[in-house]
Amino acid sequence: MTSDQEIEELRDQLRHHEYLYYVEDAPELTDAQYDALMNRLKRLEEKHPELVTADSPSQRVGGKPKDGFVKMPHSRPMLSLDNAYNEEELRAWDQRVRDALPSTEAVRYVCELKLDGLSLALQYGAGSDKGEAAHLVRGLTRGDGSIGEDVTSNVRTIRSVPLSISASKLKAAGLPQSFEVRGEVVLPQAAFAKLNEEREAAGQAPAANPRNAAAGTIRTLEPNIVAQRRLDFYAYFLLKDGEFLLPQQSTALESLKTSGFRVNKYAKALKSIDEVVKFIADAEPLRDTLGYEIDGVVIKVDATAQQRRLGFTGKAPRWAIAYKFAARAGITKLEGVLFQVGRTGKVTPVAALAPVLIGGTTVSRATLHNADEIARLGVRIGDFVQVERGGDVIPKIVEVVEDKAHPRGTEEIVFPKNCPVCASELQRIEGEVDWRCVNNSCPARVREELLHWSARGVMNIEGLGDAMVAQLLGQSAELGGEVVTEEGAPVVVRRPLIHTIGDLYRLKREDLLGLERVGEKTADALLEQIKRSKEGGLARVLLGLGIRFVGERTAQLLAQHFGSMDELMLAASQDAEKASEALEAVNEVGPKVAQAIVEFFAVEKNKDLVKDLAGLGLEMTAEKRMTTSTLEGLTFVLTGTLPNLTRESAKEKIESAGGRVSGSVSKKTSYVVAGEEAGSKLEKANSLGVTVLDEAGLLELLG
Ligand SMILES: NC(=O)c1ccc[n+]([C@@H]2O[C@H](COP(=O)([O-])OP(=O)(O)OC[C@H]3O[C@@H](n4cnc5c(N)ncnc54)[C@H](O)[C@@H]3O)[C@@H](O)[C@H]2O)c1
Ligand SMILES: [Zn+2]
Repeated sequence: MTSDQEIEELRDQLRHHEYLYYVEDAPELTDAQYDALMNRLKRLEEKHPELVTADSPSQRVGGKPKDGFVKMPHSRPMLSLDNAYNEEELRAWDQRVRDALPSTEAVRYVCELKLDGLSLALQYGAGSDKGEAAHLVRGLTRGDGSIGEDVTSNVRTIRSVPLSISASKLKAAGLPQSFEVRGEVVLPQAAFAKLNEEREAAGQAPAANPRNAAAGTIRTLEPNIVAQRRLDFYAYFLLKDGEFLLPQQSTALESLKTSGFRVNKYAKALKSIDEVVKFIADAEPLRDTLGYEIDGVVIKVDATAQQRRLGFTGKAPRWAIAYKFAARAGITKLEGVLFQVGRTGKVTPVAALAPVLIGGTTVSRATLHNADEIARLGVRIGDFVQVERGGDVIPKIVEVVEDKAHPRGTEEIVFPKNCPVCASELQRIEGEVDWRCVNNSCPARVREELLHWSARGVMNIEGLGDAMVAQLLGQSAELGGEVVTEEGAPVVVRRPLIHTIGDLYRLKREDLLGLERVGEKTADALLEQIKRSKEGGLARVLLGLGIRFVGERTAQLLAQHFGSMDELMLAASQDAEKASEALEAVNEVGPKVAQAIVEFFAVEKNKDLVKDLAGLGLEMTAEKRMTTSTLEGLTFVLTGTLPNLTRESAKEKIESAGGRVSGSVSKKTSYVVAGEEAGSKLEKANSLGVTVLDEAGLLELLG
């Protein structure tokens, strides 16, 4: 192949993977694999500068605005960053910077963690209230760097994005009323793990990493979904009319902090490249402690005047560089595959690996996700595999390695036809990738149900973790979280103390004292915790039952709507049409969730469990709340002209209180706010029995 053929081929490949990454939010390559292709292209282009074209992926930011969003130009291009992969490259960059500036000038650098999310541009300006405060007017994604997608309504749901900044704060921060903030939106690892749990429970493929999940979230067309995901925003650039507002990056960060933005606390201004090298060395071990992903350190020239003189290359500033941490990956041997059964019965293949040290942690397990993933990788037992680990995300197998030192394995991985624990036949629901054990009494499922029930954020039963649950189920405490033999079956060592969640509430002190490593103190503390959990209330019980698609927020909305388990069960056990109507009257509950609830309560065993729990004295009521102090979960439609508020400011008030404004009236609309000359929307509201408010009513609701 000639160089120009190879260059063209690399460009095609890169474009394809950029599309998957930036537009679909579903990459097929790891970043390291992508970077390797890009670096190969850059090296070839350096050798053949005559072949460089403006549309080469090396020359332009890879995104592309997605359909469905309004596209808006940026005040100044949102660029990518050049990378350094080692100290030598970093020092070479420092040299280039200093060479380009007069030798009499000192250069200060600001080091910031390279947050692994996606960048947003937030524009602030005067609001319709004619006051002096600054209001969030628009939020744009990077898009292709010149044109972004308008995701304002989604951005409004991010709690760390101030919707308005008071005049006094602006003054303290030295900010004008209109300005622009750029920063990174990230999905914290805990929120990512939860999202993937929900996706898996819903039979969807898990998101590849928090960055892609964040990108997918900020570009969904439903703000209430975004609101549930707990995205975070860290500010790092401050602009006005397309220029940096302050003379230094370090003062810009200070000013952002003062005005109420979240600024990453690790940012630091440094006097020399040696100090930068030290900063990077200190930053890398932080990775496991932050709770969000970082993939390196961004180093920026502090002085705006120097930045201006350094300027830009095609797609990146010369005054900044991203030092990329090495991918946390390693090669090891796949020794076997375990099949684990989850709470919903989903069977997950787990790779048993020859232990390997990756980024300071010994890794001996990696997820293989599902049968399709095994097929995609084409992996066999005995193969050497590339394993990657990020944050506290479960390690995953990236690819099979094959060369002289790493010969292929021979043993085919056979996905079981029967549950490895209870032997009942596995089933695959049409359109889903996962195989499931549908036996409701499967011991593996009961174990997961108990763990879910006791988990933090559910019933919060401290002391009821892996090892204790295993013991209560008659398995050895030693095996803790890995209660499986090589065949995947739990090791039963004694008669189980419990078989259902209800049995937890029947446990006696003597029972517990008979277990391994359980003294009086432990036993009493656990019993106290179990007793206390009875008071958790309806929402927690609903969440604890593990109904498909019913996460924390949906459980809360259901509890508030129905007020008691009896009411909810009554609604769910009517004939199909009435049941789904009654359930879908709850905000954010659609046909899929409604059906899952109906199905759950149609199972005798589940009804028995609820009855049992009620008999045991668990609190199963909630305060019915149709009006809340915040408007979270409520949908509004605005129509007609209000006496004082403009349409826009009414919308802003509702949204900043957590409510949602929609354009059309349906039976799910919570309130229609009507002013002078309201037309068909008001009629529709009246015919559907939707509550109609006037401006005063709205203001009262807003408190
Ligand atoms: N896996 C794939 O198929 C695939 C495809 C395309 C791109 N990628 C990955 O995407 C990246 C390249 O894309 P890129 O152009 O977004 O570059 P980049 O992510 O390497 O660097 C630029 C970005 O860094 C971010 N950033 C984080 N913290 C920052 C801070 N403190 N200050 C300034 N910026 C900060 C901003 O979002 C900015 O846009 C590479 O890591 C590449 O591996 C992967
Ligand atoms: Zn089973």
